[in-house]
Amino acid sequence: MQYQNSGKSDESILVCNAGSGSLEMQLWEDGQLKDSTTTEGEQHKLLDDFTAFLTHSTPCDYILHRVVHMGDVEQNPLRVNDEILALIKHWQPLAPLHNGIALALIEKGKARWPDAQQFVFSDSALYSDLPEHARHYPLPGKLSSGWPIKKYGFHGLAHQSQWRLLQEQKQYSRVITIQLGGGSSLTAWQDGKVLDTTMGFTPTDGVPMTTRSGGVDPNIVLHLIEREHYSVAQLNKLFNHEAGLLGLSGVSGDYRDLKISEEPAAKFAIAVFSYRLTQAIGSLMAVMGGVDAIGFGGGLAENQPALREACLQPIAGLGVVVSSENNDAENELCAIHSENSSTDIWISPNQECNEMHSQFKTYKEKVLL
Ligand SMILES: Nc1ncnc2c1ncn2[C@@H]1O[C@H](COP(=O)(O)OP(=O)(O)O)[C@@H](O)[C@H]1O
Ligand SMILES: CC(=O)OP(=O)(O)O
Ligand SMILES: [Mg+2]
Repeated sequence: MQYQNSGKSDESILVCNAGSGSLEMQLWEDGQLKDSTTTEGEQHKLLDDFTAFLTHSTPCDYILHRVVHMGDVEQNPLRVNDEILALIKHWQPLAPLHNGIALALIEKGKARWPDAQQFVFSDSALYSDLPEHARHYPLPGKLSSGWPIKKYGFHGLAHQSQWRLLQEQKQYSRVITIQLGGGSSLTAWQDGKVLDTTMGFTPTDGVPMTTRSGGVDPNIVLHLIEREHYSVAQLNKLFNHEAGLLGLSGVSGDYRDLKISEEPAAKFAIAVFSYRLTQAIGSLMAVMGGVDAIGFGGGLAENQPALREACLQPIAGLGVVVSSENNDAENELCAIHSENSSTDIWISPNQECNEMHSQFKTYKEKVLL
């Protein structure tokens, strides 16, 4: 992978989206997308790929980063300064798979291109006005003053980009956007406002993921501490790195491996994942009293038709009917519902980098110019 800016330009922007298992980079020059690439792997590999990019590219004017956890942020973007760096570090323990790599990218960017202006986009800003009844856990208040315990929600840029794509097709009122990649989450939208989302205080809550558990009974944690003598580090490893598809299958957290595995536990892991997705879709439908459109985005949701079909099949009786024929499409924006479905169903590819670029353009016109 090698990039080269095409020499002099009035304005060049590098957009970086570090996920738990992938790094997406886009290079924009004078409003045109010049280059786009995604690499997958462990975080040290993603960092090496970023360093290779910086080494081979001429300096950009702006670098934009997605940051998963910064607590309460209402507006994107935020200009990187010492206070913002401290905020990302402060929330790092609650996004152990994400904030560290975002900090490393910011530091590498600054070291290589000291004159570039860097900005961050909170993955939670979309959820800053969640309804209060959806935001709060049934717990007493003021349990952790430095890190208020409530639902922050994540994948905001991914869900926002999917929602925009769907709106461009038709003005839907009740929408569920589904993001399935390294992390997985679902968001309910009514008339452009988010009503609820499955991730919570951290990106480990909600549905199961590649290596994250999703929501579990809190007494499991107490039990593991009391009777099995787990330490904090062991619990972190268990719930963030060893659970989800990996924990259930004992084979891999990567859906592609599970699909071709002969192990019964691999099929079981897929069945549990699909079941939990159905449950989550059903609960968000209940929140809105139905759903007019469902969108599937993210590397996993966009590329695995059988999973899309499996998680929707149990709710066909609620009017959500997939067309097996249309559903075979991969990776592109397209409708996959059948003629008799009362809900439209789409593959709505996640475009987090485009979302950041477009929000930055608006910000720049309003604030920087
Ligand atoms: N063909 C595929 N089948 C299943 N999963 C895939 C496929 N391609 C990519 N993925 C998964 O999707 C992820 C990339 O999608 P993305 O939505 O960017 O998620 P993330 O940012 O969490 O890595 C990869 O890390 C991998 O886990
Ligand atoms: C928030 C989150 O889980 O992000 P990703 O899917 O990119 O790991
Ligand atoms: Mg990603």
